[in-house]
Amino acid sequence: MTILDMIIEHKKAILPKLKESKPQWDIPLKKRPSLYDALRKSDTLQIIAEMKRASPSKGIINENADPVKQAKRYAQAGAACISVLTEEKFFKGSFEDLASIANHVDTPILNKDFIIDKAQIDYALHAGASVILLIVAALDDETLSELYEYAISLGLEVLVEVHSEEELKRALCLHPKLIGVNNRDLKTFQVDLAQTEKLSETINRIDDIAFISESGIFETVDAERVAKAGARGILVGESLMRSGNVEETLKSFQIKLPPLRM
Ligand SMILES: O=C(O)c1ccccc1NCC(=O)[C@H](O)[C@H](O)COP(=O)(O)O
Repeated sequence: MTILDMIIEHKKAILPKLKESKPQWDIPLKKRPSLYDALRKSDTLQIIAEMKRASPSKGIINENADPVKQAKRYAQAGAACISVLTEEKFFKGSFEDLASIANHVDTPILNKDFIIDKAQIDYALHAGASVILLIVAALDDETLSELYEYAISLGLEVLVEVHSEEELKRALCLHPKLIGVNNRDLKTFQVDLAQTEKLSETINRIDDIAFISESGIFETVDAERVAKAGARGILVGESLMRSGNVEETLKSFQIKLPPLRM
């Protein structure tokens, strides 16, 4: 059983309780800037900066970080989007983190979670997210398409995450605007930026996609490498959560990009 299987099993187990309890926040879907537009229009690599207390691969990263202070630091340093992990058991995140960040920051907000049901999308929306994540490896084609269409119908943007050519092929059937290549192998936890390079060959052939490289970005050379492969944005958690100088770390990833064909 992979860690993804374990997380999904847990999600299925807690889903009935989630459906019963209904979201306790009602943060209206603010007219936040579009993540897609930021990625397509900017001439620098865009940073999706993540609020990440812990992870299955690294254990505790920064358990006591104040989510609002962290998100404000990210936004002030020029992050294009704040990613908030809301998974509780393995990542020590929460919808409270998401809602409090949404109340204090005006950037696009990505709800990073393991979504398998529409009820979780309702929670994301009520807690203030403007972007949700759908992980192709966690969903069959029918559910993937259903959840994608549901989120779009609510006015949310959707980041579709892939780990392999086969998943990319399935993702492209949705005609998504945002594709994320996750560099982390979910079985071994190894991160390999070659994953971004490999899948970029297919992604770069599609004109109107915005492509994000996710996980394992620690140094300027990492950002340069994925930018060279065509990524317009990077999703960064651990290195920012451990940084003693968030502004400096974030700025070290802001690589100049070639303009896109529009
Ligand atoms: O981070 C993990 O250990 C992990 C394990 C299993 C599934 C997902 C996992 N992480 C979620 C993410 O995608 C990352 O939080 C995100 O890309 C940032 O990665 P990093 O910069 O390496 O913290």
